[in-house]
Amino acid sequence: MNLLIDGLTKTYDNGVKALNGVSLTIEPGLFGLLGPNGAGKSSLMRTIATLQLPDQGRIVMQDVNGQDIDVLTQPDELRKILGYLPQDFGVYPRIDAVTLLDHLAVLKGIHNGKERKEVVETLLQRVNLWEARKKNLSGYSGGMRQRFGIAQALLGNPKLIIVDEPTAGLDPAERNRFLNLLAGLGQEAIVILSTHIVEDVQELCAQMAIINKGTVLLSGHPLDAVQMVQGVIWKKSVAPGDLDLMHRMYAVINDRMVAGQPMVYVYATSQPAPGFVRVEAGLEEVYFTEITDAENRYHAQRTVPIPAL
Ligand SMILES: Nc1ncnc2c1ncn2[C@@H]1O[C@H](COP(=O)(O)OP(=O)(O)OP(=O)(O)O)[C@@H](O)[C@H]1O
Repeated sequence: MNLLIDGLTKTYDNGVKALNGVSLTIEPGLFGLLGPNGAGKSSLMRTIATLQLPDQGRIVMQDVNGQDIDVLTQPDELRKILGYLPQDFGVYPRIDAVTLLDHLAVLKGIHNGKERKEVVETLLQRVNLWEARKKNLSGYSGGMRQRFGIAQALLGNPKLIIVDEPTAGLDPAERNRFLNLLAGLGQEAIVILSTHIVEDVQELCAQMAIINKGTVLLSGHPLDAVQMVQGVIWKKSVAPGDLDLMHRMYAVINDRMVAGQPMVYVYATSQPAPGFVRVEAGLEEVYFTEITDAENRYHAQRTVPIPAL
């Protein structure tokens, strides 16, 4: 079983090109889709979840129970095996988790009352909401809401699970609990996790892609990606007034405040200057290298050449 995405493009009515020829092959397990705000992650998630159509391209869920599903022409077939936690899953009525999950289970087609009761109870235990099952959802914390979101996404035993920016706004303990829950899902299905939080992908996913401005910049195994930048990222703590100069002189992929002082991260095959220290690269360095490189190419393209005199 795998999900094949081929050449997806989407331009909204306002002229924004949100997807620009996206192609990916996603195997069972956890797949991390990383990208900054506005990269096109939700547009891609909504398209895979059959909520909007692309202008061009193809999505095929291959070999589900021995047959392929063409997602764009057979949306009803895909919905039978889809679990979706949208970015804005945010309506929490004054009813308890059991009642709402039971209602959603009916909508998902689980009509047998006994079976439904079992499914609802099992799911609430699985997402660790059993103790709070009779509490009004409107009183849930952010983490509890997201765990309820996963419970509803798991109704009907989906083969394809899409979770869009699920950890944004969660405190570290809740985020951990949520990520542990996601980690347990990857054995049985294709799970696509869209996020702008690099650690979410680093900690969980055996497959990933980085997307920006609707274009896939990199896809593959996170450890292979990290190998690509191992040994070529350097850092140096600089005076705040030197930051602009650093950006002009070096291939700065990122700068951030460390203990109240700017730290610059630079891509270079050898030590750029005395005082730079080599960084043990992780996925964050991969991410910033790819995004910076893409931004530079984008701006170079947009620069109007100066006409020759
Ligand atoms: N319905 C829409 N109509 C017009 N433009 C849209 C629409 N939805 C998204 N966009 C634009 O398309 C681009 C991609 O948005 P999208 O929401 O897919 O990105 P994202 O990576 O999910 O970002 P975020 O994390 O901020 O949600 C953005 O420039 C956004 O403003």
